[in-house]
Amino acid sequence: MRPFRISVPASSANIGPGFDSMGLAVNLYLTLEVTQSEKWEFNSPSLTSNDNVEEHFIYQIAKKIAERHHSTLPTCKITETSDIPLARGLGSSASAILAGIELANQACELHLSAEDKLQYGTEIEGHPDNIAPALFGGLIISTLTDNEINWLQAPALDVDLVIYIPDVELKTEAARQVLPDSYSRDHAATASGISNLVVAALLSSDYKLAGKMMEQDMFHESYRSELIPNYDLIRKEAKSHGAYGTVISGAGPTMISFAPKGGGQTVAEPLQALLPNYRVGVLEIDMQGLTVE
Ligand SMILES: Nc1ncnc2c1ncn2[C@@H]1O[C@H](COP(=O)(O)OP(=O)(O)OP(=O)(O)O)[C@@H](O)[C@H]1O
Ligand SMILES: N[C@@H](CCO)C(=O)O
Repeated sequence: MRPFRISVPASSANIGPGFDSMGLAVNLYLTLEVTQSEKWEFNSPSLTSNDNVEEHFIYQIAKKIAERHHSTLPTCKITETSDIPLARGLGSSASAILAGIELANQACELHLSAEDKLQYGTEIEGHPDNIAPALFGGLIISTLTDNEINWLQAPALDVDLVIYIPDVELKTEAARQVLPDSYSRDHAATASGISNLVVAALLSSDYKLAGKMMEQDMFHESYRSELIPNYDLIRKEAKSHGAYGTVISGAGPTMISFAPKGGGQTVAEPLQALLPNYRVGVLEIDMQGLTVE
């Protein structure tokens, strides 16, 4: 086996009303450096020296995918590095799942297609909104119907992204528990109208309208806002410094603003001063998705 390096970007799902169906790849990365070795070695920020490799989430995914293809992982030495914070709404689980799928793909020479990886990743994650952009890059609108995933990569967006990462975690599972099980027809019709308009506005480069409608989501934001520290403050202050719109990133607690191209720092600097315990920064959209070298 030749040594290889897997790189997977982080992602921000939902973009307001695109609940479970819209997401954007961003330039924070999980990487795995892999070489064949006499025995298993997994150097990872999430494993201590006493932990067994078999407990590692990425190893478990890779093993499952290899077994699904009647194959066995060769013993490897893996070094993981990541600047994607865990359980903060930046798709860490989707990036780790894809890294595991690609690890099995490369190490066992499974020759998986991109659609196979999307299908497997979505089965594990439950929805394609982080998996699809982390795999393909850019802004992806995707939907899972009858076990079939249809998706579209939008043309590049001309915006800066500003993210506000608090120093607390929020597990997706907990943030899904506060959501209603169902919505009335009226509610769903208005909510999907808002979502349709966000997509149409983004595709038309009408970022002002997109930002306005992003902030009117009716699928998840209002139910989750109490779980998100400084929710109202961040939205208000970001807008006053020029952001088009600010929403919860994925299931939170990170929030993300769309800002005019070149105007990200104008939003980020005063917000960082206001929120000293946060990591506030300007990110770019990653257009490549998962890569292997
Ligand atoms: N690199 C990794 N190594 C091991 N486990 C990981 C890794 N990345 C994510 N995980 C697991 O996934 C969990 C976080 O997943 P969760 O879905 O709650 O949040 P997220 O994916 O970061 O955010 P969101 O889905 O809202 O964008 C972590 O607590 C950890 O169990
Ligand atoms: N669409 C998902 C993203 C996080 O996995 C949610 O909001 O729960």
